[in-house]
Amino acid sequence: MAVQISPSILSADFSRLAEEAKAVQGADWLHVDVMDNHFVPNLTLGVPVVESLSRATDTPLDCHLMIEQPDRWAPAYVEAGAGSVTFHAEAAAAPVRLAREIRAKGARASMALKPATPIEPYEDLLPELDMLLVMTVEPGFGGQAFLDIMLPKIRRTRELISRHGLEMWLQVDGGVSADTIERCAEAGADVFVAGSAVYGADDPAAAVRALRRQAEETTAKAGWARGH
Ligand SMILES: O=C(CO)[C@@H](O)[C@H](O)COP(=O)(O)O
Repeated sequence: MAVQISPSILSADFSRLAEEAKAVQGADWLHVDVMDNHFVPNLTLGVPVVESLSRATDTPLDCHLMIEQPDRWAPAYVEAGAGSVTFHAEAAAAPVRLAREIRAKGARASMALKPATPIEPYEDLLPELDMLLVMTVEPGFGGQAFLDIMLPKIRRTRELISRHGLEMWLQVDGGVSADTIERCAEAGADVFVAGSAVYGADDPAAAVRALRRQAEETTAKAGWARGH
C-alpha cells in the first residue's frame, strides 16, 4: 500500500489556480472540490475550470463531486481530464452503473461517504470501485477540525477491503494535517487529502513531502504496507 498525497485546491488562491496547481509539484494528485450549493452549502467550480486545470498541470486531477445528480455530471469530468472521479453515495441514483461508466470512460471510480453514512451497506459495491473516500469533516468547507470519531469507520473500511482481497485505495479528506495524518494512516488510510495544511504553508511542496514522510513512517510501523 503506497502513501499518496492529494492537496486540495479549495484552500488555494482561486485567482492563480494554474500557479497554485504547479506549487504542489511532487504531489500524487491534485484534489479538486466541485460544490454545487445544493448537496453542500458552498459553490466552487465546474467542468470548464477542470478542463483548464488539466491543461495547466501534469499532476493528475482527483475530482471530488459534492453535487446532486452525479449520475448526470460525473462523465463530463472524466471528459474534462480528471484521472479520478469521486461521487457521493448519498447523491448517486445508481452507484454501480455510475462507477462502471466512469471506469469505461478511462478514469478511476471512487465513492465518498459523509460522516453519518456507514460503510456496511456498501460492502458489496466495493469491487466496482477504485477508491473509497471517508470524509473526516462535514463536506462543504476547508479548514474544519478533523473528526476523530471517523477513525473506527476508516479502520472498518480497511478491514472490509482486506477481507475482500481488494486493491482499492482508501482516501481521507477533511482536517488532515501534521497533527492528524498519523492517526488516519494508523487506521488504514493510504490517500490523504490536505487543503489548509498544504496551501496554508509557506512552502506547499515541502508540506506535501513532510505529510508523505509522516504517513509512510506510520504505515510502515502499522504493518499496512503491502505494495499495490
Ligand atoms: O472536501 C473538502 C471539504 O468539503 C476538502 O477537500 C477540504 O478542502 C479539505 O480542506 P482541509 O480540511 O484540509 O483544510
